[in-house]
Amino acid sequence: MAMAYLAWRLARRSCPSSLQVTSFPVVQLHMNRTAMRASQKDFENSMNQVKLLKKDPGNEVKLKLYALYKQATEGPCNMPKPGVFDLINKAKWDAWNALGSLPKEAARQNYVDLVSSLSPSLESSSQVEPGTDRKSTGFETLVVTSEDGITKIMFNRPKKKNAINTEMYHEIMRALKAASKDDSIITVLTGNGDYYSSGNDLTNFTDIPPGGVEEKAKNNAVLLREFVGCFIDFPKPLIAVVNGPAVGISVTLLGLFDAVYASDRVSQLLESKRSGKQREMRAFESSFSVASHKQATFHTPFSHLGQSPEGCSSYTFPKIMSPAKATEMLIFGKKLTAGEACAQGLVTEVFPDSTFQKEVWTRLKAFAKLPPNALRISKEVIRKREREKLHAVNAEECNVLQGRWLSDECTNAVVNFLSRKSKL
Ligand SMILES: CCCC/C=C/CC(=O)SCCNC(=O)CCNC(=O)[C@H](O)C(C)(C)COP(=O)(O)OP(=O)(O)OC[C@H]1O[C@@H](n2cnc3c(N)ncnc32)[C@H](O)[C@@H]1OP(=O)(O)O
Repeated sequence: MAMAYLAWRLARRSCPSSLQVTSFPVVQLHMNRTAMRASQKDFENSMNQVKLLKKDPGNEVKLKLYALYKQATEGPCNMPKPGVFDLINKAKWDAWNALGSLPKEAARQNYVDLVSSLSPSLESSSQVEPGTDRKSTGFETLVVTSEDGITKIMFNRPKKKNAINTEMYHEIMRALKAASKDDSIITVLTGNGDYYSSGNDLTNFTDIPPGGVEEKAKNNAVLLREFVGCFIDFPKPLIAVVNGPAVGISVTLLGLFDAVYASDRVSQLLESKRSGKQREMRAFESSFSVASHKQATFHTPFSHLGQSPEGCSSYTFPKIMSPAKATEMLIFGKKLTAGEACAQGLVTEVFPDSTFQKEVWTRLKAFAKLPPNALRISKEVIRKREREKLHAVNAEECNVLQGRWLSDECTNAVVNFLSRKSKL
């Protein structure tokens, strides 16, 4: 009964103005006829807007969204009533059932109304639609924003899993150089969409200059050395918000960051699996379709690609996680979950996917309130001991990679990847 009451309270409290709740448990809903205007397109747009919610709207609102979504798409509740101990599904059933015989059109309108009432939390979303017109300050492959003392550099090639092409290497360097001089206190790198980054864009190997593959390999080695050098020399606290899978150079560079926060769905899914509710948990999540993140994983398939470690990882990874664990990743290509990467010291902290963005950004905003000079000086005290060594390691890694990129092993691996979808 308590859950049913919650659902009724929910219906009563968060009913948009077009609905009048008159009694419980049979909820008589009188619709404002003029309110029933939401088109299917409005409804679909609202569903997409829910994906952009930065702040978790809370279970009550999510239950309401679920109920209205089901009523708008399937009509009155047609599910068998779950058992009293099946709390998640019971709450969902109660919320849907509480809508009684509300017509689909009215449910659709009220869904749209409810989502639009959440719109303030949409404005500062940390996830933006691919190709959004928020490409500020002249970046094509990034969205760079600066607020609350934080400069956020967001990889914005979500349709390509945020693969880093030549343009993006240059833009990340430009953004880092600007961030090192602006008035922000900390700098954050993150990904737009379901991936953090799938690493080097393998089509980088296809545009061969007049000097041939040797010239291409040399140009890439020069680019890579300058790119990694920007991370070695970056003077402010540099933090990675790993919102999804990370591959290759996007993983190896993490050894040069000052903090790495990652989302982890495994805990939630493991919990729901244990309680036999994985299907329901996924349905529950998908019915809300709040920002759909993949679990953050960390993969450095260099041997598979005929390549070798970069980003100073040949030095930082053995120091961070032990030579044996570094070998597993860098030589044998073991893919780590966020939890494993945290246990090995590559990730600072892992957060549940459902609260990841909220918890991480709350913490980052607190960091950004710390005295900026103390932050810079403390980072310098730590980094200066290693800076010369890191530049030497970077130079050596780039020289080795320059040779690797000319090898048959690398060429075959890149051709295999690009030809799997007839990219060549
Ligand atoms: C010049 C400096 C060089 C520095 C060298 C650094 C070394 C490295 O970074 S090595 C690591 C390189 N990265 C990879 O090997 C990852 C390759 N990508 C994949 O294995 C898969 O795409 C994925 C596991 C990341 C995702 O697979 P999924 O099936 O979910 O999606 P896809 O359909 O494969 O990808 C969507 C779309 O994006 C394109 N894409 C993804 N990753 C890359 C990439 N690294 N390079 C180029 N393109 C990539 C993929 O081709 C798809 O494109 P289409 O939609 O057009 O088919």
